[in-house]
Amino acid sequence: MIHVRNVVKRYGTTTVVDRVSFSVARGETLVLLGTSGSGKTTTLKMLNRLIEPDDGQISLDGIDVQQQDAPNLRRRIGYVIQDGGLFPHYTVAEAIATVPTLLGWETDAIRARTHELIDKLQLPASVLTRYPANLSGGQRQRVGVARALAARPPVVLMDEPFGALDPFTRKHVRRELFSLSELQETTVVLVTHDVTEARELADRIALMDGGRIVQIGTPEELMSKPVNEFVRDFLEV
Ligand SMILES: Nc1ncnc2c1ncn2[C@@H]1O[C@H](COP(=O)(O)OP(=O)(O)OP(=O)(O)O)[C@@H](O)[C@H]1O
Repeated sequence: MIHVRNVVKRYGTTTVVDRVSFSVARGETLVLLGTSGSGKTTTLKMLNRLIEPDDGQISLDGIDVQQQDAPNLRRRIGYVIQDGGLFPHYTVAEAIATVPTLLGWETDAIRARTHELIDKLQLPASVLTRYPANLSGGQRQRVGVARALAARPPVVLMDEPFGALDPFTRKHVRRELFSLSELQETTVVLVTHDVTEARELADRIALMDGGRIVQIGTPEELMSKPVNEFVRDFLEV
């Protein structure tokens, strides 16, 4: 599904992503885990071309992302960021409708999909006319996910999606969202610095440090066979 080969990103003389390679299978959730500044967000943003790599290849379904028109590519890749990443002047209904509208969906189909999503995400219909400022943090996050899933993209990227929530809400919202069959069937790449979150959500974890992937594998593999002290310390095993 997603293939990343020897990708490099430099700012001036500093290499912030250094020959990173990984693949993500269809329906898999890969978590990019690591300390602040390890290159997780930069790696994620190269997948949907918000950042262009200096070297290496990234392909989606066998097609090099560089050969695809960036706005079109982004319509096929859902993107969820901290606090939902919602525009303040869009109501919830408008936010969820954004990509389906760009893709030319009929109004009825958009309305049906919007109601289906708020139902699945256990949001009351009354939120549809509200603006993000009038939602709780947990609701904003659910709406952010609804917006990302609206056009049924094959891939969803998430950057610290639960980072703005208090620890209790965070655990609750992530369990609820990741139990959605729709999200389970989608290929997800998620960035976090939270080990518990990574262990709970990941099919595989790529642990990053200094712009490189130190170890990649299932949570159990990293826990039982850490390749070095850094992995052992980070995962506290
Ligand atoms: N536009 C930029 N210009 C210069 N340096 C940058 C730029 N964007 C990111 N960096 C640097 O690249 C490194 C990696 O940043 P990145 O945001 O990918 O890390 P991260 O692992 O996602 O960290 P965090 O969890 O804090 O977001 C950092 O040292 C950062 O300061």
